[in-house]
Amino acid sequence: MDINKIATVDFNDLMSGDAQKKAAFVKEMGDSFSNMGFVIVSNHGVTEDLRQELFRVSKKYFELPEDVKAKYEIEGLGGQRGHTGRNKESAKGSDLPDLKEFYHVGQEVEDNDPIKDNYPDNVWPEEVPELEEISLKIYKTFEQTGKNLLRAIALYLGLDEFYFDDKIHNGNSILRMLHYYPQENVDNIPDGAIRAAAHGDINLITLLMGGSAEGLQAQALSGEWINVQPNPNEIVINIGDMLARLTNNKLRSTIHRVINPSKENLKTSRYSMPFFMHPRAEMDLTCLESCVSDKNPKQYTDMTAGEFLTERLRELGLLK
Ligand SMILES: O=C(O)CCC(=O)C(=O)O
Ligand SMILES: [Fe+2]
Repeated sequence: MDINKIATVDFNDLMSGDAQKKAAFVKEMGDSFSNMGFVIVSNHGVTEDLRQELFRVSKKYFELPEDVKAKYEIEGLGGQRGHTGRNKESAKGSDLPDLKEFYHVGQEVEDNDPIKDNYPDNVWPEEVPELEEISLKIYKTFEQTGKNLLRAIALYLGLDEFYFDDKIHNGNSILRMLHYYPQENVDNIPDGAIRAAAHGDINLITLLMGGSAEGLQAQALSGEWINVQPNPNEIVINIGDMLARLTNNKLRSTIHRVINPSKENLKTSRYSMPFFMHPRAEMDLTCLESCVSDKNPKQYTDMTAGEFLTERLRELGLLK
């Protein structure tokens, strides 16, 4: 097995009902998460039509004038809903802003779960009314795909298959529509600033719907930067810091980044769509006993997902 390689797995193998195919999926996915922290998934449930629709509305939204988008940047939400403008987010430990802007869609609770009161309302742009229906459709699809992937992860960890189910029910997940905006004058870019500086994701797992251009790289155990290049009909899954904590780094939350293209291509946009799968705030992230041993002593303090998220949003400069 090449530990610097990101495996591609077929989601149909997990869902087929064939025990052997399912076991092979679990093993291949889990090993790739242990080594690279990433896996590429085909047949993930989002249709090609829906994917194209989402990119179309995302483009329509980001082409709105800056002062219109600024209406959807709402003070006090820590960037958790609606618009976050250019130069706002920098990676943990970096003081250079990323060359991006984004729009966040959060959980819409549909049952009587009182957790509803803990979540801010979504913000919808009146100029692009179709964004609501399309982004919520993708949100629900990714939530379902993510739930099934977490069942496979639970099996890989030797847990009950449904270990994560109640922890992610009405979880605090976020769909991010990302726009790496064109740089008309590359001389204006602060020295060293890139589209997305090296970072780990905060959440349990991230489901990423393809960038419209190359640029995503993940850092292998060897330190080498590996290009992450899914086909347009595949999604990229990576482990976030919450799952690394829970598993005491058995599953890797791999540092990744989006590098700048050539000077000429910097004049064009890049679009991508990560779905950050979060649990409910009360989920306990204490390292699993099965992941702690004399050889691999416990590496994290005990925290809930909510406490950890607050800490990280402060470090990112999104919460004051
Ligand atoms: O745009 C991409 O391809 C990756 C984005 C990313 O890593 C993030 O937003 O956390
Ligand atoms: Fe990321």
